[in-house]
Amino acid sequence: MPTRMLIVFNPAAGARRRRRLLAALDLLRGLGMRPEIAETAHRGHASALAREAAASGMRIIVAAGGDGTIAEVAAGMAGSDSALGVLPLGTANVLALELGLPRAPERAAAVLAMGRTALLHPGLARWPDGRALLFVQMLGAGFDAAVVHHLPGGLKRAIGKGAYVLQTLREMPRYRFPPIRVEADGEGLEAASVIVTKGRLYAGRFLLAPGADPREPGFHLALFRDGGALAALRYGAALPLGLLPRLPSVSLRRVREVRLAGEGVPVQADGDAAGMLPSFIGPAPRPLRIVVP
Ligand SMILES: Nc1ncnc2c1ncn2[C@@H]1O[C@H](COP(=O)(O)OP(=O)(O)OP(=O)(O)O)[C@@H](O)[C@H]1O
Repeated sequence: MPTRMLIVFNPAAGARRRRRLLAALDLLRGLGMRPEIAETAHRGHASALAREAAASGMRIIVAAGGDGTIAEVAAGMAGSDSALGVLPLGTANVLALELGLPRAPERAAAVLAMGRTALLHPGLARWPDGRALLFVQMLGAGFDAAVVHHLPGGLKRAIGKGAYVLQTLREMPRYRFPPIRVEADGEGLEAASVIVTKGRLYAGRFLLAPGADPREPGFHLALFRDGGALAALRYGAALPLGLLPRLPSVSLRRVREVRLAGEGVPVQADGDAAGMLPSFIGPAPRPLRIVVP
């Protein structure tokens, strides 16, 4: 009997991705799979769709979108025996790059049909009001989160990754860089901006944390010591050159859990706005299986 698979498609991820989705569907059928499709109608919907599918025993639940969609699907299927698949149709698709998951529909379909899996160890951010949010790639507090919070959705759909560059330039003169108090595995630190990452890469193919791997438990914590527009410009210029981890004002360490606090500091998780500090970041209760090449 052909393997059933639910594809949770976020039509708001990336731009003009429906054609790639349809191509992948045809290819999956050709490979003997039985893909069903469910389209998200709003933020958070992917979690509900994945939860339902996992409860009905769906073998593979595929996130067709970007990192935000993957995180929502992963949150919905948490604790189940379903495996997470990915059709990278988002803007940055950092987790897909991290794991070598192909973007081309024929190769992505072949990977899903093979069904080889690895363990993925997501992170979980918690807020004092009881809110919790699972993330698969990274969480940022400070400047990069301010960029994400103020990014016009229309701009991202129109010009993709360039929208982040434009919004970064807009944000530089106006973000106030309030200090962030960091408690990393119990050690007290301070920074102007923070990224807690599962993976090596950031904002696409750019190197942030050599040695990090989302298939391993724990996080890499990147602390950006300097605030202000000039420092943000320096960090922004070093990123595409692969030099960010080597800057003297950037420190990197492995951590198991992180507590972040600060007045008026925004948070982003997997590239989507995720409220404000304070927040506590630790491992999700269970790893999940993700389909990999
Ligand atoms: N129907 C919808 N309309 C508007 N937003 C949606 C809809 N369905 C899902 N979303 C939201 O779209 C947001 C962006 O999705 P996602 O992160 O997958 O794409 P992306 O930002 O283009 O990719 P990446 O994160 O890889 O850059 C998520 O926060 C998700 O909750």
